[in-house]
Amino acid sequence: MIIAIPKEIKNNENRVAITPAGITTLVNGGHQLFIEAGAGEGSGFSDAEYESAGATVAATAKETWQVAEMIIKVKEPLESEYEYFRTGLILFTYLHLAAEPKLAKALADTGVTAIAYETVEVNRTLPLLTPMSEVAGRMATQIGAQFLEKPKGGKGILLGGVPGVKRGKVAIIGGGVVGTNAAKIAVGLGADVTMLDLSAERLRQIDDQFGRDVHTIMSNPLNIAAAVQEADLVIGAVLIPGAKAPKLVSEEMIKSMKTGSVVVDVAIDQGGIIETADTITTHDDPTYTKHDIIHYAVANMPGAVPRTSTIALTNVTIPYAKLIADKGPKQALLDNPSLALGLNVANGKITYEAVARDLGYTYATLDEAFR
Ligand SMILES: NC(=O)C1=CN([C@@H]2O[C@H](COP(=O)(O)OP(=O)(O)OC[C@H]3O[C@@H](n4cnc5c(N)ncnc54)[C@H](O)[C@@H]3O)[C@@H](O)[C@H]2O)C=CC1
Ligand SMILES: CC(=O)C(=O)O
Ligand SMILES: [Mg+2]
Repeated sequence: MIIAIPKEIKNNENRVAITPAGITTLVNGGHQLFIEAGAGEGSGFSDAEYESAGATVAATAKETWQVAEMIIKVKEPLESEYEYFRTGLILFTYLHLAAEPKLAKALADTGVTAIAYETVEVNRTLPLLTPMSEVAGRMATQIGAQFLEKPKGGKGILLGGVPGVKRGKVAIIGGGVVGTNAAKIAVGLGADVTMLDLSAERLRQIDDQFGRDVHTIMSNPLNIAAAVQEADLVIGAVLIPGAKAPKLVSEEMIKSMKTGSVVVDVAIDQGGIIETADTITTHDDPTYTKHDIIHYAVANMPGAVPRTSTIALTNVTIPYAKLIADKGPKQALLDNPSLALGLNVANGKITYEAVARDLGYTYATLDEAFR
């Protein structure tokens, strides 16, 4: 199969969808690889390294998209890339379609076969989301701590406190991969950490993992309101796979927080769980202030630590890319139910149930889409 990797064009998106090692893996599998000139620069991989690994460097985005049977990317295509969509093109990337209705329509209208990293599922885990959630979770606490500093607009507290002065309070809503990783860093900084989740089983695991370092609280509107009101830093880390994120933190709850507190809505890529986090921000201008609370809502947080993130992401994506390339998309999906859950759009139909429901499409099964 002819596989091509474009340069990412989202604001400060310095990740790339393949490493030179990934090129070698796919070339050894008998595939032909193209990569756009400069695509790996932000992650510290030169065109020359890709060429020695077996790739051909394509001069422009247009050439890259046009030569490909399969495009492997990191972030969802932006509007300037929609012109490259065409029937039968395979697109393997993060899509977050429940929060991207225009993109969903463009993919369906043009007949692209779109497989989303974030809905590939193995034993109720999301292996192609996990490494980026690890990165974003760890970053969320670091970023929150930074914006609590006075020169950054925050209330001027140190999360860990010092002897004789209270520690700062961190409320993490959602105890999955992002939440757990945010907690690790927050506990490491010495903060007073509360984690809320809807799953009693998950709260039990958090309790086993962190012991008395993390207060575990059942997620419900009253408990969320109480935790948010007290918190210096709130981290949004809830996910219902594929679906638009539920608005769990209301504007009233945000108003109840003390001036100069910070919210980091990591779930913003699925639409966000904080009612007042209604604008997606960029690494260039990552925050805005509403009701005297600093809001951070960057949808590609790992893009700021691209060296770590590119390697972590491609470690898990390339084996699936190889499967698709080796067998062709239809057979690869039929043979592998985990990968099949990644299929979001095919032959003009929406093939992921939560996406179809949230965007008002009729859901089509894999069989119906490929009939
Ligand atoms: N902004 C960014 O750059 C990035 C964003 N993300 C996003 O972060 C979000 C979280 O991802 P993961 O931690 O990997 O998901 P996960 O599936 O590991 O964890 C989600 C957790 O939310 C819990 N949950 C569901 N409903 C809840 C409710 N009403 N109250 C409290 N908890 C609830 C679940 O029980 C689960 O433990 C996703 O939207 C993901 O796409 C991930 C990486 C980067
Ligand atoms: C998961 C996601 O949205 C990201 O890594 O950018
Ligand atoms: Mg997005």
